[in-house]
Amino acid sequence: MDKIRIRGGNALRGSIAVGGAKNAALPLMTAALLTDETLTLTNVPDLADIKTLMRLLDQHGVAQHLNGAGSCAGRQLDLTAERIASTTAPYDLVRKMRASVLVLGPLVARCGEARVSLPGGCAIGARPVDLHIKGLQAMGAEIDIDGGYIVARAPKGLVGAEVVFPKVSVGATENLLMAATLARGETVLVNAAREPEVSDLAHCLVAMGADISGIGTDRLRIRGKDRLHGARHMVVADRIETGTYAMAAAITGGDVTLLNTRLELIQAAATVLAQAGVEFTEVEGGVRVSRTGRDLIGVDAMTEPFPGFPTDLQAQMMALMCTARGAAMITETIFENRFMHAPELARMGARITVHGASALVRGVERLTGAPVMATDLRASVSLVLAGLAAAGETTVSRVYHLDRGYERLEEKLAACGADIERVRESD
Ligand SMILES: CC(=O)N[C@H]1[C@@H](OP(=O)(O)OP(=O)(O)OC[C@H]2O[C@@H](n3ccc(=O)[nH]c3=O)[C@H](O)[C@@H]2O)O[C@H](CO)[C@@H](O)[C@@H]1O
Ligand SMILES: C=C(OP(=O)(O)O)C(=O)O
Repeated sequence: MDKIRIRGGNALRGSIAVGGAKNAALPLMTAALLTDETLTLTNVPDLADIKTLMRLLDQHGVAQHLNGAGSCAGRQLDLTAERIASTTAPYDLVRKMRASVLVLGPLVARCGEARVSLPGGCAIGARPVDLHIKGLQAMGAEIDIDGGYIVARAPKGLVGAEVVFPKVSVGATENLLMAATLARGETVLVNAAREPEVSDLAHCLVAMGADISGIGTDRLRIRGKDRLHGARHMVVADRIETGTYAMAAAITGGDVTLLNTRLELIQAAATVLAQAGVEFTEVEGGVRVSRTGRDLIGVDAMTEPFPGFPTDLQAQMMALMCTARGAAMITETIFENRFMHAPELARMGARITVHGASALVRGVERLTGAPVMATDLRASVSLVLAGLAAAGETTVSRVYHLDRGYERLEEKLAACGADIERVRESD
């Protein structure tokens, strides 16, 4: 199994190309199930999660053609679901990646039935899918849980409904948004997620012929159509990758230009980071992030649905605050178990006290390298950031978590001067 080895202390300087967003590409790929014509996605990142979803879509009968594999210029994926071969999403594939549950809405909408494995909990929380299920029931689907599967039937098709979400859910918004495009009549999603990935999906659905208004707001109105058609759509830039590399520049006292991305995608995080002493400048084609000759100051951050501070940047923020002057209170409001990185950071000399949903981080002069491992994607990358700033050598194991969401992480960081490499367990 691969590990990442880092010798910390180098300030990052240079530029990093940000890829298409994993969390946009995944729902966009499932949208291909809504039409028998070809959906072409560009700027598709080369990530383990994309491969997992390609395997799932393959068994649903979606023909897929990937161009530009191995190139860093952004890949193109053609998906054609001319005929749905199977409406079952098996446990073996769904358990590998929770986003697989996003096939549920499109399959019921197009085929009137679906049998999708319940994804189960994961390292960061229980993550139920009750809101996806209740929303589809409101749209007329009959749903049973049988043998660990969500069994949904709507033989006469889905019907439009008003769905009021009791809490903001990105996945439930996306599943119901897709389902509603082929439902009879009008659907209104109230308290819908406003994440840029949801808007990206909505724009793609409009390009496929869907009638959606309120894009970017918490109230989406969808007038169902008899059929959707093919389209071409470019996946939005990955704001979590953008924020992660911004924090890599910040933690090392570096100066890095992030290309193919936009500051507005990470506005909430950038505002907090600016208070901590990090400078952001919009430049042609991207954002320049620097912290040269300035101390890092401890600042508080609380995760919230978009446009608030993203939970997917919370672990990285905690790593950053470990070497800040003063203290920082980091509060996680989205997932109940998303501080698994705290004890690993403590192994590197961080001073962190967790009280329920908040972690108090007291800055130290310098972290020290250590062997560490994490149980999820963003926790793993927070350890990489800590390693970039630590004295001595850090090895991060369970690299498969990183490969779910970061394309060529070590190459991108090494190109900016980081001493980082991927090593085999046996090396
Ligand atoms: C592939 C993808 O896009 N993943 C992102 C997506 O996950 P995902 O779509 O799974 O996250 P949700 O927004 O649905 O979850 C938010 C909260 O709602 C709860 N909930 C959700 C659905 C439901 O039916 N019932 C329920 O109680 C969850 O347990 C969680 O506490 O949004 C999260 C929140 O921004 C991000 O951290 C993930 O990276
Ligand atoms: C939690 C994440 O992803 P997923 O929802 O696929 O687990 C993430 O991208 O940080």
